[in-house]
Amino acid sequence: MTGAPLFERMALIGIGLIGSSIAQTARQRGLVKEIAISTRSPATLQRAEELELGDFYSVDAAQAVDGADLVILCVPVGANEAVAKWISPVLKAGAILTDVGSTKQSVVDQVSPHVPKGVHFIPGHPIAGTEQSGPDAGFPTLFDQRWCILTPPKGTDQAALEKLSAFWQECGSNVDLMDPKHHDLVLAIVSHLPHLIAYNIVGTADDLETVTKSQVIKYSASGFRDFTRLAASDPTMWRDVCLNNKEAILEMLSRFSEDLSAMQRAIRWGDGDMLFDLFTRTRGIRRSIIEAGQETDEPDFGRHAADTRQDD
Ligand SMILES: NC(=O)C1=CN([C@@H]2O[C@H](COP(=O)(O)OP(=O)(O)OC[C@H]3O[C@@H](n4cnc5c(N)ncnc54)[C@H](O)[C@@H]3O)[C@@H](O)[C@H]2O)C=CC1
Ligand SMILES: O=C(O)C(=O)Cc1ccc(O)cc1
Repeated sequence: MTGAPLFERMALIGIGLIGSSIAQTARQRGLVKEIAISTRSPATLQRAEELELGDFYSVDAAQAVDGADLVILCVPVGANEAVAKWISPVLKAGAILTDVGSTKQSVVDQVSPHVPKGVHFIPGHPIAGTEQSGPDAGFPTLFDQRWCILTPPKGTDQAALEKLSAFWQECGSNVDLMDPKHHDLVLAIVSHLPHLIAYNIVGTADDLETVTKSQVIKYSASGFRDFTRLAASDPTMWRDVCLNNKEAILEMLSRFSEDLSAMQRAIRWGDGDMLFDLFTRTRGIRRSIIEAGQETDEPDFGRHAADTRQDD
């Protein structure tokens, strides 16, 4: 970005993979003048300071938010309501309040009641991430050529929406607007269900009595390895996603179970045509994703291999 910064003071509440990536991107591209960081755990805050992610650090979210014209909640979705309550008294009139949570209707329900008049609340979700967590996991190109979905409530101030969209575009993302419920349905199938399937298949492999753990590790083919990457994702974050997108996830899980039963029946009765037709149809989806430029056909052998997980 060559012009003036879009915001004077950006406050990031939560400084894990996403908060850290936003801080690094905004700093490198000159999107904000000052970055204030708050997170619950003093050890994580100290690490953020060591990494020089911001200009101001506090475990008190209200102190970080004071005077900010852009506030981004980067905490697990189950923590949004408590944080919103905490910062509500110091949110400045005219400020933009947004989030990055993987679920959206729950954020609307839990945060909106605490947003003071004159503050522009526009929920958001960058569709970009990895299985890593903590401030060390962040990197400044995470949002390049990705989508960021914003779910502006009815009557959202157009100038605020344009400013937040410009911020995400400068972070490298394409911005789409969506209704929060629809967002939750779409993400349930393209993101939440794949993670649950991964947690389940890796759990099943771990529970087997006749195949040892060392055999699972030794002979894991790349398909199983891909599942282990997803199943290594942050437990707090994914617990919160499950609890906060319950309806859509249960709907997708029940459709998934029905389809799995049909596949089970086809295998039992030797219905090769059914299996062949299904596998042909699904191969087409992969081709469409590659044609849309969202994926390469190259195998991804652990692009983010270093485990930088950080507990707090
Ligand atoms: N990990 C991913 O790939 C993606 C995650 N998201 C969403 O972004 C949000 C953050 O995820 P990550 O950065 O991956 O998580 P993370 O686990 O790396 O970081 C979470 C941060 O929130 C802080 N935190 C937790 N509870 C808090 C509380 N009550 N008050 C203040 N700080 C608190 C933690 O100390 C940590 O700094 C989540 O809502 C997640 O759904 C969105 C897109 C991708
Ligand atoms: O690591 C992966 O493959 C992901 O799918 C990352 C991810 C996780 C959660 C989101 O809400 C968005 C992206």
